[in-house]
Amino acid sequence: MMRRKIAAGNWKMNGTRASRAVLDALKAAHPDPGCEVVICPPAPLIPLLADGAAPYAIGGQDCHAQPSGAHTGDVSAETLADCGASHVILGHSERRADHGESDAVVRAKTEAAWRAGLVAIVCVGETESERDAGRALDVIRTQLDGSLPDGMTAANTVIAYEPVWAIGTGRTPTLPEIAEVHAAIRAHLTARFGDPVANALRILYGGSVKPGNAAQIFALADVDGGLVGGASLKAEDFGPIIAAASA
Ligand SMILES: O=C[C@H](O)COP(=O)(O)O
Repeated sequence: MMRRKIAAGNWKMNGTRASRAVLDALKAAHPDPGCEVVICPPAPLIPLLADGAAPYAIGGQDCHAQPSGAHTGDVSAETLADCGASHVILGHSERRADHGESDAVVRAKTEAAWRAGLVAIVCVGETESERDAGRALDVIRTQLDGSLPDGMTAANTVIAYEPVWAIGTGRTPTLPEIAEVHAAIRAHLTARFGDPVANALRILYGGSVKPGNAAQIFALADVDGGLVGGASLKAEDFGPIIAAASA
């Protein structure tokens, strides 16, 4: 199965209107990338980035489960879509930790993303203590079971495996460790959603992806690109990662 890779950049709480220059520089260097590129800026910047972004896609970093209502400070999937987003990151470990998001909350948000026509990028991953205890795969399977609604397809959802201890630390699992988790995720989802869905589903790796390690990580059999934090903030770092995903 040939799956088109994705280079997704999660800007987290970084960037200003001047950051449009990052997108423009990437597009100038890689106008027709051989992968999907998704840039996820802070929500207020979405309209600015979405204008003329194609073939690059723009995504949110979170959404509320409800389409509208009295939820001060939250943003609905419908509003993200209206502002030009086509994707939304859900269940990032920083949301799970900082905002107490449970698997059930992530599941409701995933339904909301689909309702608004957005592709959900659903994040899972173990903490360091969970890995040390030999529980990484159990934790990830539980997150997948709880976070993914019935009706998932390879078109409406992308999975991102992000070991919490690798995020922003410069540390990554070994290549065999990454391969093991990605294969386990695909096998687990095959059991619930069937072969055609699981085989076509893109599973991204995230956690200290850099220009120097992207190519070898993306070459692993079940790795279909990356969800990149720090290295997505500069065109000179994210450009080579786009190139690695395009190879
Ligand atoms: O969503 C992206 C990840 O949390 C990875 O962040 P990082 O590339 O800065 O380690």
